[in-house]
This record gives sequence, structure tokens and C-alpha cells, in this order.
Amino acid sequence: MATSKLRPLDQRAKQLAQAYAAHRPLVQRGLTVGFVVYVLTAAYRSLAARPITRREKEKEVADRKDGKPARVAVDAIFYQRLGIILRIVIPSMHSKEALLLFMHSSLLIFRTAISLYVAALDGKIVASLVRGQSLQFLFNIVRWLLVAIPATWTNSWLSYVQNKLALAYRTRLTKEVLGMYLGDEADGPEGKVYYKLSNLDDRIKNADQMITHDIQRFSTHLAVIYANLAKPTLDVILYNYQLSQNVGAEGLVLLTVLVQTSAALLRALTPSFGTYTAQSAALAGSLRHTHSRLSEFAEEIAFFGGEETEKRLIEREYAELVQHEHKVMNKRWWYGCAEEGIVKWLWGSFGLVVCAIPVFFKLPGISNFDLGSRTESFVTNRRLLLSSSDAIGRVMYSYKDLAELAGYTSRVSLLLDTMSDMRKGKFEKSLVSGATDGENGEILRSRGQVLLSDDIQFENVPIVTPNGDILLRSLTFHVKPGEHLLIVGPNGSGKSSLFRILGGLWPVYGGIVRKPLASDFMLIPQRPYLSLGTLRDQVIYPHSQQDMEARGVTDVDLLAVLERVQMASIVEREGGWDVAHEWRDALSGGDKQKIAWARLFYHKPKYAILDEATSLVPPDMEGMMMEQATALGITLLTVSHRPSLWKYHSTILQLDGQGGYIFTQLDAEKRLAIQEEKQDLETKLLEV
Ligand SMILES: Nc1ncnc2c1ncn2[C@@H]1O[C@H](COP(=O)(O)OP(=O)(O)OP(=O)(O)O)[C@@H](O)[C@H]1O
Repeated sequence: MATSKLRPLDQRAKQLAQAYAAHRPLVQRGLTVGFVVYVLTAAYRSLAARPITRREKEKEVADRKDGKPARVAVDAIFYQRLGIILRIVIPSMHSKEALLLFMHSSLLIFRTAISLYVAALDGKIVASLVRGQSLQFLFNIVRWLLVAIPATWTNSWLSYVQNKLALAYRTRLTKEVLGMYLGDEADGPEGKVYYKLSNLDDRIKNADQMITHDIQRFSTHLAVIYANLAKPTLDVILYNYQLSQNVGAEGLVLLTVLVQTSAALLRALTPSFGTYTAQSAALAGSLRHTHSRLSEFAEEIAFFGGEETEKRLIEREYAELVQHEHKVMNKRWWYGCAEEGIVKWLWGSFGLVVCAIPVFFKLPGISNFDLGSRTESFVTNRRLLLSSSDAIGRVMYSYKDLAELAGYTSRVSLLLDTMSDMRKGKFEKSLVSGATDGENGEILRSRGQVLLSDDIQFENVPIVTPNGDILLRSLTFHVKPGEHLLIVGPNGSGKSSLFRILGGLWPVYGGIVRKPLASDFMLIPQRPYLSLGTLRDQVIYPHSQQDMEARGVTDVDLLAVLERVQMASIVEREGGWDVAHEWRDALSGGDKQKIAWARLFYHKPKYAILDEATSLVPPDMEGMMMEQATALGITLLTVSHRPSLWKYHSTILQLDGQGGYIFTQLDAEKRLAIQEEKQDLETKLLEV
């Protein structure tokens, strides 16, 4: 019974095998086409955005509340961000970057074609060896040497074009970012982003690190990812197509199934490298920032003997960075083991089995098989397979690269988004408690008007610090050109804040501010800023020498300006106008203030803001400088605790530090007399 049942089954299997052999070319074609479609779909799916699950969304919200870093992954958000940045780095199809990308792609295809040729040649060389055909062998070696010329040429060109591409991306991005970062009022209503980023917003702690380091890393990763993704995908298709011609598409399909199953396992094991990259960049930036603060305030710290505290701060930042790097290294270690085990060894053994198919099974349509042909086919197939598994491996590795690119993309887009928010006047800063309640909240949510005028006029303008502290609810005063204003008040009452509003640094939360452009103001603070550059650059800052010459000003005129502040000797002392120093360290506090006054006399702005600007110069010079400024038609807005300066001002704005103020005409003599009387009374009171 059993044999009679088996026979028809056996026969049916035979019939099936015959039918299969008869239609094998069609099946082969079907399998090959299916394979190509599969590789493309798999490549697309591995790159496509993974939708964010509800649990992940909830976790992200919770993390943000806890102040934990945001999760970064290869998801829809990443592609959206990348799309925006790509439009910056490749602005059009005719741009230099598009041309470089085209060159890069052509070179990649050319290199794959060479590899295919080399695989076949390798097989031929070994076959001629096995067959003992010396002439054929020599001929093949010459071909090998000849193909080396375009092969090496292509490889050098590839890395050259790739580096050029990275640099071109970096240049485009840096240009865009600097345009926003250092754009002034002339670029639009909202400039001075570099100030607002660090003072009015909490999102970015170290913009310098982002502009220099993160943009560079992003550009390099973007240039590499293209080669690491496009090339291996193309390679997988071409090598496998060639392989399927040699070993039959069935073996290849089996191989692909095995490879893809293990690849899925590897993918599931991949840690979140994108988040780690973004965290590393942020921690490195923070450490650098702490170091740069140390060198910036070296003198102050040295006088205080603050080395231990500073060391502790730096060590804390460093420890955080090292801890994070250790964590990433550990993850990379075991991931590396799993990756190498699967990609190199497991796939390698699958490959050897596939290469052996034509040796052990006679494939229809392939009619060889002396020892030489078998060796040739084995060597060629093995090379193709190695290249192919290397390509699949690279697609796998590139997922890690893609995750890292996602990390840098999140950093660059955070920078771009925050800067664009700054320009729109949208700030995110943690506010003092109660800032958003009731009347305070109303003030913070509203915005005032800024109108252009020759006078300075505040109408019901609140003065609010960036963290939402309301210093004055409603300030009203009016200064006409030529009417010097004295501003007095206790520490922290908002005197400098008033200037920040005038300079366009802080937003106007309500009322109307009438004022000239910020470029019509010039600030002299207690510790004036000295730029990098020559002595001339210090006096004419922010002008360049060309600007100075265009104004018709010569070095002789500049010397006259320095004479006004009794600093003419500095030119000879420092070795001429063209000598460059770190002027911040080379000049004393008083000299710095005098240089700043010389700068004022050179620029002759409409208004000068003097914030304790004469605190370090001798009293006799102080009066002289004020008179000269008046003679040049500069209107002074002065903050000073020195009564000796009162007589140069006609109005006074007195802040009480409790939210109240008085704005009135200033009769300096009367005020001085009252002051003296007050002091007398106080002395008498003490005697009692
Ligand atoms: N960037 C900032 N972020 C948050 N708060 C700030 C910022 N700059 C100043 N403030 C706060 O604004 C308040 C007023 O500061 P402001 O510098 O205007 O005082 P001031 O009257 O000039 O004081 P002083 O006489 O000490 O210079 C202070 O409480 C200060 O802490």
C-alpha cells in the first residue's frame, strides 16, 4: 500500500522538477527581478522614517519635564529637519554642491564597474594558474596592472570629491548661520541674535561649539553618508545580479533570506546612537565653555584664588563627559561583537556555501567543469560574494552613521530653529515664579511698539528682565537731542536695562519707544570692549581701515582724537598704529576707558550711553571729556554715582529700585546744595 502511494508522489515530484527545469530561465528572471525590488524596498524601509509610537511620545514629554536630553532617532522628525538643511546646503540643481554630488555618484558607479571586472579577472588569473597556462597568466597580470590605473585614480578622486563636498556643505551652513547670528538691524527688524541667544533664551548653552564643531561634523557625516548608502545599495544589486548569473538565483534568494533575518536581529540590538551623539556634542560643548570662561576671567579668578573651585567645576563637567563616553563605548563594544560575528563570520559561511553550488551541483545552462573552470568560478564568486557581503555590511553600518547624522542634524536644526525664533522675538527662558500670573503675565504676553525718531521717548514702557522680573511697570520720559540725561538709582534698579532696550537687545513689552536706530547710539561701559586687531582698530571699532579712509580720516586725525583723551603717547609706546596686541591685557582699566572715549570722538554718534564710563579716569579729565562730547553735538545718557558729573546734565531719571521713578529737570547747583545739607544733617545726627 505504502509503495503504491509513494509512486504517484514520486512521479509528481519528478514531473515538477522537469517542469521547473523547462521553465528555469523564466523562474531565474522572476527571482532576479524580485531580488532587485526587494533590495530597493529593504534599503528604502531601513532609511524611511519610523513612526513615533504613543509610548515614545509620552516618554519624550516626561523626559523634557525632567530636563533630560531629547531623544534623537532616524524618524520622521529627522527627515523633516534634514530636508530643511539640505535645501540650505544644496540650494539648486545648478549649484556647485549639486555638481559635486553628480561627480561623486558617477565615480561611485565607475568604481563598482571596475570591481566587477576585477572579480572576473581574479578568477581568470587563478584558473590560468591551475591549468598551467603561463602565457594566459602573464596576459591576465598585465590586464590586472592596467586596470589598477583607473582604479587608483577613481579612489583618490572619490575621497577628494567627498572632502570637497563636506567642505562645501560646511561653508554653505556656516554662511547661513553667521548671517543670522551676526545679522544686525539692517537685515531685518530683529538682529543681534548672538546676544539674544545667550541672554534671552535657555535652549542653547554653547552656540560657539555648535557653529564651529557641530556644523563641521554634520557636514562630514552628510558627505560620507551618501557614499555609505548609495554605493553599497548599488553594489548589492550589481554584485548579486552577477552572482545570480553564476550560481543561480535560488541560492541567492536563500542567502538573502538568511542575511536579512540576521540583519533584522542586529537592527533590533542597535542602541540609540543618534541620541548618544547629540548628548556627546552637548557635553563637549559645555566643557569647552567652562574652559573658555576660565581663560576669559583668568585675572579675576587669579586674584580671588579661585583655582580649586574652577578645577572642581571643570572636573565635574569632564566627569560627566567621560561617564557618557564610557557608556557609549560599552554599548559600542558589545554591538561591535554582535556586528562582526554576524556580518563577517555568519554571512561569510553562508557565502562559501553559495559559492560551492556550481561545484557540487550541475546548473542547467552552465556547461564547464574541468578543474580550472571550477576554480575560476569559485574564485570569482567568492570575490563577488565578499564584495557583496561587505556592501550589505556597509548598509548595516551606515544605519549607525545615519543615527549619528541624526544626532548632528538635531544639533544644527536646534541652532537654526532657535535663531529663527530669536528673529521673530520668540524666547524660551525659565521665568521667575509668578511671572506668568495675572497682571505680570499680561505684560509678558504683550508687545510694545518701536518707532523711529530723532528724540528718545518712552511712553508707558515696562522694563522687564529676560527671566520675567518686572523692574518698572510703566516708564515715561522724553529726551531731545542736546538735553543730557542723568540716570541714577540703586544697584539692580534697571539703569543698564533701559540701555538694553534702547540698543534693541531686549524686547519692548508694552507702550511706545521712540528712538533713533541702534547704530546712532554708542555705549561706553565701565569695562569697554577691545577687539582683536591693531591699535587703530581699537579707536575706530567697529569700522575697518577702509571705512575710516572712506570717511576721509587719516592717522594724523586719529592722533588728534587720542590727544583729546591725553593718550597720544600710546602710539609711540606700543610701536605704531599697525601693532596688534591682546589689548584687553595690554591696557590698564583707565586707559581702556580713555580709548573708548576716543572711539566716541571718532564716531560722533547722536547719542552716547555712558555707564560709569569715567569711573577709572581722573576727575579733571572727566569734565573735559564731557565738555568735548557736548561740543561735538553728542547727547549724553549717563549713569554715574559721581555728583561732579551732575552739572553737565539738564534732566534726571531717578529710579528707586522698588518699581518707582521720578523724571524731572536737573538743577545741579540746587541738588548739590541739598546733598551737602543732607550730609551735614546726617553727620549731626550721628553726633547726637
Ligand atoms: N541677561 C539677563 N538675564 C536675566 N536678568 C538680567 C539680565 N541682565 C540683567 N538682569 C537683571 O536685571 C536687573 C537690573 O539689572 P541692571 O543691569 O539694569 O541694573 P543696574 O540698575 O544697571 O545695576 P548696577 O548699578 O548694579 O549696574 C537685575 O536684577 C539683573 O539681575
